[in-house]
Amino acid sequence: MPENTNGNTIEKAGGENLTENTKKDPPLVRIHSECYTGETVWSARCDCGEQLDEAARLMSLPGSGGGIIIYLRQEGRGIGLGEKLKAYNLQDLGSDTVEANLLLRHPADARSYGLATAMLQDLGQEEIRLLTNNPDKVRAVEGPNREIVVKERVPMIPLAWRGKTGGIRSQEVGGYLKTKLLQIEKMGHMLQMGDA
Ligand SMILES: Nc1nc2c(ncn2[C@@H]2O[C@H](COP(=O)(O)OP(=O)(O)OP(=O)(O)O)[C@@H](O)[C@H]2O)c(=O)[nH]1
Repeated sequence: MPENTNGNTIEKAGGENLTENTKKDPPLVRIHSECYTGETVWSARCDCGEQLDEAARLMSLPGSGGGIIIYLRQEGRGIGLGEKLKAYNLQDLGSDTVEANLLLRHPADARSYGLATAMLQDLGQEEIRLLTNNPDKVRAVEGPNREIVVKERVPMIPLAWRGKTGGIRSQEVGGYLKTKLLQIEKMGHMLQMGDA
């Protein structure tokens, strides 16, 4: 995987067809935030590992035209692995993911997406289809002058909600997704059960 000096990476999936496809439709893009626990051991506390795999799968489907995965080193929504583990302890005591961050004196979400905007510009992309449920990500990646235009938001629906096999199923991930689902004003996520 190509890597810049900070460890943030860009992966072009199905690259052979990407150039051809960009002439027709904007490419499918996933901007993924590092999650050591979710990606390496498929921790049952979040669906991050599933999301990364699902993005790659969608981009490799026949006829999909490929896509771009940008992997940002923003572990724990930007607070780092150590602080995320402290947040997990607070969640075990009853806080949700947002409350735990705030109790640790961190913002609910400490990430930024300027680097992703720059990477997409480097790749010559002006219009994209973004695979996400996070409206903040859509706004942020577009940049202050809409350097990148998100022509379409493609929902990222957990496999378990689609009745598919595989995917993360646990009480903890249920709570994690519920925080996104029910606390729109806290997380601003667009995840809806109706998407399933
Ligand atoms: N602080 C904190 N971060 C978490 C927790 N669980 C997962 N993460 C981090 O959350 C990030 C993924 O963010 P999400 O909010 O799940 O998803 P998103 O990227 O905002 O939105 P989507 O594009 O819809 O997936 C990764 O960096 C994970 O390490 C948690 O309980 N607390």
